[in-house]
Amino acid sequence: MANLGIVIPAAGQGKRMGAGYNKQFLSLLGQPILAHTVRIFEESDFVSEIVIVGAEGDIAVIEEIVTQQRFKKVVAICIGGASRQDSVRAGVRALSSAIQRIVVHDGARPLLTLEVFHRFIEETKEYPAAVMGIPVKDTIKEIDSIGNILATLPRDSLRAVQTPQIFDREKLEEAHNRAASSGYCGTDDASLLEWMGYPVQMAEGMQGNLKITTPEDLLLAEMILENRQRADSRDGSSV
Ligand SMILES: Nc1ccn([C@@H]2O[C@H](COP(=O)(O)OP(=O)(O)OP(=O)(O)O)[C@@H](O)[C@H]2O)c(=O)n1
Ligand SMILES: C[C@](O)(CO)[C@H](O)COP(=O)(O)O
Repeated sequence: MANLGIVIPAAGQGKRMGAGYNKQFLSLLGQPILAHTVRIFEESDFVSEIVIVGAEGDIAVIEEIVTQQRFKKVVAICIGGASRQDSVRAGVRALSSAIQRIVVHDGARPLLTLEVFHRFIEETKEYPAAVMGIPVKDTIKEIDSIGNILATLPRDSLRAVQTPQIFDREKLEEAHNRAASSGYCGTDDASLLEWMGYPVQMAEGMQGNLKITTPEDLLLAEMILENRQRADSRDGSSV
């Protein structure tokens, strides 16, 4: 499968990171987090276009990163919206009409490997929509607004969902447009298709595919990358 279009939402404020600027410009082993993320797709033979979505005030910095890193597949850097959902919708519109299959991947998830990405697109190629997720490790409880526990959810049927998420373009655009006109908000793109009643397939996620959200995540990401680089130089394998 070739000709994938990638939308990378990177227009958040990074409030939980508390850096005072977009966390995706923070250094992860000497390179901006966003550069690590874009490189995964730049290096994939299945990808033909990448769109990065940034906050208005961050566009110049993102352009600089793209130029410095010599990324060739970035066809647009567009301005995002108030929510992640608005940002992804803007990014999808910036892909050329040649793109009929779209992958959405958070700018803040730089640790996905090419190997896992390729396994994901191979495993999900027959599905109009699919996400990756991992089994949850903790017991998950549902609570009410004052902290009373309402239910302990059956863990075997729960997954912590990650990106990448992959979609037929037509379905993704339809779901985003409908959600925008109805005021429906989801925390990921798949939930918009679920809301419309479309099936979404779950595929196996990756333990190390962190979303860098807090300073602790950044430390952990550095450790994982260092460990991966050590393993690569020893025997060519990755964490
Ligand atoms: N309006 C928004 C909000 C988020 N994102 C992107 O969506 C991804 C997941 O969001 P998250 O990790 O929560 O990032 P922030 O919104 O920046 O973090 P916070 O909630 O702590 O401010 C990130 O790559 C973020 O840049 C986006 O493109 N547009
Ligand atoms: C899309 C996502 O990464 C899946 O886990 C997540 O829902 C993004 O949530 P955020 O609050 O925008 O970080």
